[in-house]
Order: sequence, then structure tokens, then C-alpha cells
Amino acid sequence: MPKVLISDKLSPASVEIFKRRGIEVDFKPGLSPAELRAIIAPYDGLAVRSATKVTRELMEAAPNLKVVGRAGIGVDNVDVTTATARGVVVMNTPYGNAITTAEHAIAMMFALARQLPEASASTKAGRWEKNRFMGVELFGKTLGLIGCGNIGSIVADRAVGLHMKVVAFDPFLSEKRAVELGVEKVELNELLERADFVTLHTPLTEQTRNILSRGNIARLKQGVRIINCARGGLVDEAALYDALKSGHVAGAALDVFETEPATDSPLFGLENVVCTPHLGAATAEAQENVALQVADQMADFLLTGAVSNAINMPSVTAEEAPRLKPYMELARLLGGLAGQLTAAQGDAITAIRVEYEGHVAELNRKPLSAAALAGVLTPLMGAVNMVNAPVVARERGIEVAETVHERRGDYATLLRVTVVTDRQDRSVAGTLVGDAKPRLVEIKGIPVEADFAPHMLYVTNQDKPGFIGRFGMALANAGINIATFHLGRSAQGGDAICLVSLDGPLPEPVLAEVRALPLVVQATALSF
Ligand SMILES: NC(=O)c1ccc[n+]([C@@H]2O[C@H](COP(=O)([O-])OP(=O)(O)OC[C@H]3O[C@@H](n4cnc5c(N)ncnc54)[C@H](O)[C@@H]3O)[C@@H](O)[C@H]2O)c1
Ligand SMILES: O=C(O)CC[C@@H](O)C(=O)O
Repeated sequence: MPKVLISDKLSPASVEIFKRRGIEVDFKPGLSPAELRAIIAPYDGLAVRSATKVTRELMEAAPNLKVVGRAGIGVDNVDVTTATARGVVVMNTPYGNAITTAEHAIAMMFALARQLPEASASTKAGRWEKNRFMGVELFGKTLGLIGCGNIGSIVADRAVGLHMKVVAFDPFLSEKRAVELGVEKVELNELLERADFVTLHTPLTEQTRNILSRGNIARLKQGVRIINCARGGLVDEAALYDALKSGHVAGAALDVFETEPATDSPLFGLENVVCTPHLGAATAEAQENVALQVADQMADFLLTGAVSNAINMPSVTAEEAPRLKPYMELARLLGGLAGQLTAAQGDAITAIRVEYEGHVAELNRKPLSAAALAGVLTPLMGAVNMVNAPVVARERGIEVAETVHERRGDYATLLRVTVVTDRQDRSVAGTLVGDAKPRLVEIKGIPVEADFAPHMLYVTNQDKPGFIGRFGMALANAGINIATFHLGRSAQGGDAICLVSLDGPLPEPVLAEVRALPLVVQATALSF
């Protein structure tokens, strides 16, 4: 039974989901990094919000970890690069808290426009300062939206409802989508010059860090108001402080900060600043949504292999997962065979090609290619799985190509994996028998029909009389039983191949004896 640890304050509904799905779950929010490292080893899954920092050190202490689930959107508290390198899937819940966060941004905009927090504090303090709190209307004002994805689009929709004019800067926003949303797509400079209110809804990346830099803040209209419910680091806080002090910026509402928890900041001393402690996603509804979603996604992955909303792996729907499973196994086995044959020769791989023909060509091929790559690379590089295989290949300069053949051949499904090295191309192909059982049908262009077995021996030899007898005797003399025996050849008297399955691993001295037999070109022990 898979084991999951919930290390942040997720809604208790997530615990129920894990239990109902047959997953052992521990709910331990609030542990220190050292305490977490001390207990993480047995867990297959880790579910977090933003408090837990899923660092390299934590993952190194988690040899069983297969999936990190983020109940929320931003994964900046997860070292995704390390997770990918270690073959750990990282998934988030991209929509569950979007409405709530958009509503928080709108609430912050109202709070700024009417100075609600200050007015509330003053009234509660017994001062009836009716003249002090003169606000501004939102009606007819221009809202500048930096980032128009899930949350930005909802903010745009609500702002249009308030009869604001919305201009959006987002390089990935299409004109068509902008028209659908009722927003005007503009460049950043134009947004800075036109907006009465600016709201940020991008992730924090190298491109967006300090997108409201000192220079860009200076370009903003006199009296502009700024709202940030996305990520600290998008706004230069020191420059914002100066602009607020000088009155160039009339107000700022911040839910997120460069350093969190933010317990001390010069911005806190300014009247025209409204702050909340990263509350964007903090509603009962959003927390229920993300907790249920992350628990279901993680359970699906751990129990069926279905992958949704992964940051570092292609998606496999819950419906596809059982259908794809035997094809993934076929891809892994074929990759494993090609990889072991290549490893035995010590050749450096320059390219890996995966070809699809027949029924398999109509399936979701990304996970199949990833499984084939993992199969090829594992014998050469150790712990490679579908998550890290594409990255490992890219890092080593291995070109990966996928080809789909329209033609229908002898098999209803045919998957071929070719490993290209400086010396030669090695290709192997296979099919599924009864849509379920992987079968090898070709090695290096030579037809051969064989099932995969845990222990196999592959021999290439010259197609001349005498080989089979000597080979059989060599194994028999060593007390090794041949379970199945398959032969193939390119042409009479040409290259021949022999693939046998054995009841156990082949001892090294017997392999050496086989290699020394007359007519043998090479012999490789295989394991699957
Ligand atoms: N305050 C909170 O509690 C809270 C809650 C949820 C999400 N968030 C944060 O809100 C942000 C947005 O979330 P989302 O769900 O809308 O994400 P999203 O991926 O749907 O949208 C982000 C948008 O930013 C755009 N973008 C990327 N780079 C850009 C650039 N250089 N300039 C302009 N636009 C750029 C993308 O094209 C995309 O449309 C994330 O950082 C997320 O972590 C905060
Ligand atoms: O979990 C939270 O409270 C914050 C979540 C938010 O920052 C997100 O990116 O989804």
C-alpha cells in the first residue's frame, strides 16, 4: 500500500480521500526541515501547500518518493529540477484556488480605492474622520493586468463587470482570447502609461522578476495604485516604497512579499499600503478544492499511473492509464533491450528514435516515448524513469525523434526503438499479443518472435551448421536450463541471432564460454 505524508495544513478532506482510495496517510503539518528529513524515507508521496520547502536535501532523504503534490498553483517551494532529475513527479492544482485569488485581488483593489483598512481602524478607534477618507471610483478607470492566465482572466472578467477598461500585457495571450475576455492586449510600456490600477498575475520567473522595477514604476501614471496577489519579487519593494513616499504611487495592496513570512518591512509603516499575509488562496472553498484535487491526483498516480497537472511529465488521463499500461511496458522492454545491447558494446548514444505503427500510433505517444527512453537509458545510467528520461537525454546531447507511420504492416501494433551510436544503429521492434502481452518481433531488422523473460541470453552468430549443438551443450554442461529458444537470420548463411530465456541469471564464466564458441560473434546476458 503506498504511503503519503501531508506536511502542511491541507483541508482534512484530503486525508479522507487518501484513506478512501486505499492509501496510508500521515498528517503532520508544522515539522521543521530537520524533523521532516528524519521521517520522510518511507513515503511514496508528499502533499504540501507553500510552507514545506521541498529541497534537494529533503528529496535526498526520501529514496521512495515518487510524487510531490502541491495543493495550490505556484511550485516555487519545490525544487522541480532536482525532483525531475530524481524521477519524482511534481503536480499542482492549477484551477482550484483561482477564483478565490482573483476575488482577493478585486477586494484589494476596492480596499485601496476606498482606504477601507485605515478607515475601519480609525472608526474603531473612535475617530469619525469622514473627511480624511476620500476615495476614487473604479467605474471607468483603466486596470492594467500583467499576466492574463487563469487568475488574470477571472480578474479581467470581474473588472469588466465593474465597467473598468482592462488592458493586458501577456506575451502568451492571443488576440482572439483577449477579444473573448473583453480586454485590450497591449505592450508593457503602454500598460504602464495608461493604467490607473495595476494588478500582477504572473508566476515569478527570470523574465518576470522585478517586472515592476524602479524604471517601470517611474513610467507609471501619477497616482496609480498597485495590487500584487501573485508573487513577491515581481515588484521592486524598495522602489515601491520610494514611489509611495513621494506620492507618485497613490497606494499599494500586497498579499505577497519578497521574503515570507514578512514580519517586518518599511512598507508596513505607510498609510497608503494594504497588506495581507499571503491570503490569496485562503477561503474554505479554495482550500477544500485544492486539497481534494491534490489527493485525488496523487492517489490516481500512485495507484494507476494516471498523471494530471504534472509540471515535469506528460499527462496520462485516468481513462488512458489502464489502456496505456501494456504499451508502456512494451516501450520500456524494447528500450531496455536496445539499451542493454548498446551498453554491452560501450558505444555512446547520439540519437534515439521511437517509431509507431498501427493501433499504438493513435494513442497518447508522449508517455510511451518517455517509457522507451527510460528503458534505453537505465542500463547505461542507472535510475532513469519516465520523469527524468527526457531531461537526461537532453543533458547528454542525445537527439530524440518520434515517427508515426501511416502504413499498416503485419502487426496491428508495432513499436520500434532504434538506438543510434557513432558505430551503428540498433533497432528492436515489438507488438502486443491480445492487446496485453509484450512480444519481441524484430532485432536489428531480423524477424524473431519471442516473449520477454526476466533472464535472457542474446547471441549473434554466423548462420552455419554446428552452432546450436555446441551452444546447447555449453549451457547444459553448466546445468543451465533453457526455458525458450528463438532463432532468426537475415538470409541463409548470413547473420543469425539466437535469443533464449533462462530460469535464472547466467553466471559470468558460462557467458565467457558461450562467447568463445566457434561461429559466435557476440553474446549478451539480458535482464528485464
Ligand atoms: N496569493 C496567492 O495566494 C496565490 C494564489 C494562487 C496563485 N498565485 C500566484 O498567481 C500567479 C498566477 O497564477 P495563474 O493560475 O493565473 O497562472 P497561469 O499560469 O494560469 O497564468 C500566468 C500567466 O502569466 C503569463 N506570463 C508568463 N510570463 C509572463 C511575462 N514575462 N509577462 C507577462 N505575462 C507573463 C503567462 O502567459 C500566463 O498567462 C502564480 O504565480 C501563482 O503562484 C498566488
Ligand atoms: O497555499 C497557499 O495558501 C498559497 C497558494 C498560492 O500561493 C498558490 O500559488 O497557489
